[in-house]
Amino acid sequence: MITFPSAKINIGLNIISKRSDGYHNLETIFYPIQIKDALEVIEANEMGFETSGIEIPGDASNNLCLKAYELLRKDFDVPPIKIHLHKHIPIGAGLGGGSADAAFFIKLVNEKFKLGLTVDKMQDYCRLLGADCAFFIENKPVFAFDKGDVFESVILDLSAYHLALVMPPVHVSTAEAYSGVKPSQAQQSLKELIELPVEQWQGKIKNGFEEHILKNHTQIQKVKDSLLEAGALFALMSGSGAAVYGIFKEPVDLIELEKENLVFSGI
Ligand SMILES: C[C@](O)(CO)[C@H](O)COP(=O)(O)OP(=O)(O)OC[C@H]1O[C@@H](n2ccc(N)nc2=O)[C@H](O)[C@@H]1O
Ligand SMILES: Nc1ncnc2c1ncn2[C@@H]1O[C@H](COP(=O)(O)OP(=O)(O)OP(=O)(O)O)[C@@H](O)[C@H]1O
Repeated sequence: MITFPSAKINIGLNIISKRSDGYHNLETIFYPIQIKDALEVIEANEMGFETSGIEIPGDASNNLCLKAYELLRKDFDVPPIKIHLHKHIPIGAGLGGGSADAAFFIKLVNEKFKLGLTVDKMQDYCRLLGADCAFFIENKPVFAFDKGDVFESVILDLSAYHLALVMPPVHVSTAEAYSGVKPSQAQQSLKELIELPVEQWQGKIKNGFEEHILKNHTQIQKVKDSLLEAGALFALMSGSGAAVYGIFKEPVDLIELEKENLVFSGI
């Protein structure tokens, strides 16, 4: 059985406060975008895990798909499987690619082996794997809060727009991003701000990581500037970076400036 884990962008990200468990309370809008990995699971005599596409840093045994498999195996009699992950979503991008793989893996195994897991139960397994992960079970636009793993539905449809996603050749780890932030209360609710026309978002909808990340990684600032110069109605770094997206009224093939780092255009 095969599935195609897709990524997210953060439309606004407010880091509200530091928690006693070391994490941060945040507020963000997660919006699904259609850049995808491919993930195949087949029943086998013994466990196997292989990858292709973009190289994944770190030890393969730490892959979130294998961590998700171990979690499910504690509670269910899941047989040995062979997993093939073809990686296409940029890593260290703030697009939640690893979390998406884990969540889509859980959905696939639930279906393939008829585990009978509800959406809530699958989200609970995801919460054990990472703050971003639970979003990908339903994979629809939400207002996320707490650690980013509690959700309220929002109505947000960007299908009339065109998105350009640019990945500068810079890696920003999530832990690095959080270690430099100054948490503060949001001045205006993201739930209200997304109701404004996209044309009015720039300067109002912000990413709390940008201040220090853009200062330390000027290439990311450059990408954001060139998206705006190319006519983006709105441009923002996604999550902890380094990917930056621009939302355009017209198709975006014309962004000559960033062509070599353009990883996706669509929505
Ligand atoms: C930056 C975002 O992508 C925004 O959507 C997410 O908050 C990151 O979520 P994630 O990659 O799933 O994060 P995790 O793997 O759970 O955590 C990685 C590290 O990020 C920090 N972290 C993460 C989420 C959060 N709400 N507060 C944090 O402080 C912690 O230091 C943690 O050890
Ligand atoms: N299936 C996977 N795909 C990518 N990275 C994985 C995977 N499993 C584990 N990892 C580890 O997670 C790290 C980065 O994960 P991810 O792609 O979620 O980062 P990100 O794009 O910055 O996402 P986020 O929005 O969560 O910050 C990698 O360095 C890698 O070691």
